[in-house]
Amino acid sequence: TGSTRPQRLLKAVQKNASRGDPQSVISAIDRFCHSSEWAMNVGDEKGVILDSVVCEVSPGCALELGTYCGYSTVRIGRLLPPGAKLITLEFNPDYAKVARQVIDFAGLQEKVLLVEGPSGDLIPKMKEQYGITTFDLVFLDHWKDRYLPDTKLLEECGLLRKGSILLADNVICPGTPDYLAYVRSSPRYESKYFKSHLEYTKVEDGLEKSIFLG
Ligand SMILES: Cc1ncccc1-c1cc(O)c2nc[nH]c(=O)c2c1
Ligand SMILES: [Mg+2]
Repeated sequence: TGSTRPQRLLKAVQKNASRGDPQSVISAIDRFCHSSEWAMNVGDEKGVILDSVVCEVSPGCALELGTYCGYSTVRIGRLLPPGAKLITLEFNPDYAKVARQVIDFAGLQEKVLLVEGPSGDLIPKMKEQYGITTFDLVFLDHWKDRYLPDTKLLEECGLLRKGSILLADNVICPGTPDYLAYVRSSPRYESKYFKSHLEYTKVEDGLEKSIFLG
């Protein structure tokens, strides 16, 4: 039986990147996706916007919803301040298996905790199981129909504080209309759209950055 796309992406990292060098892992994945096979990583164009938000927030504690192969996990992890932690949730065990190896190859395993399972079940366990008080930054990049329910869950579980930042991928393509309407109309959020393109394509997409006002 053949390999999967995540497995081929991992092989490209192992072949073309340098162990312990997160930037080389990012570049190897982008090269693979530009010249070999498209894959649903946030990519280099939206990735630069993600980087700027991570640097601005400089989160002590961050959450990523949707790990996939770990590309954005590495982008975020490489920019975390010393002692900061990133928890990343992935539902698909095959993706998680590849992502663990990508994260380890980048040398970020001390900063990143990958948890397998459905975000809707794991979010309510964050405080008791992982000792989280609140998240300074949440990157939403899992499944468009889970953005809104998981945001409401984060609110209800007291996992957001005044000033917590939500950054959401794919708000145009594939699109998350209910989530956008919510964060743009709710008095509890100040929201801003960063226009960009679907990873590795010319199709419009963008990131929505929303500040929780408490
Ligand atoms: C897969 C796909 N096909 C065509 C257009 C967009 C996508 C696409 C792109 C992404 O960045 C995604 N991120 C997280 N989760 C997704 O499901 C997802 C899907
Ligand atoms: Mg995405």
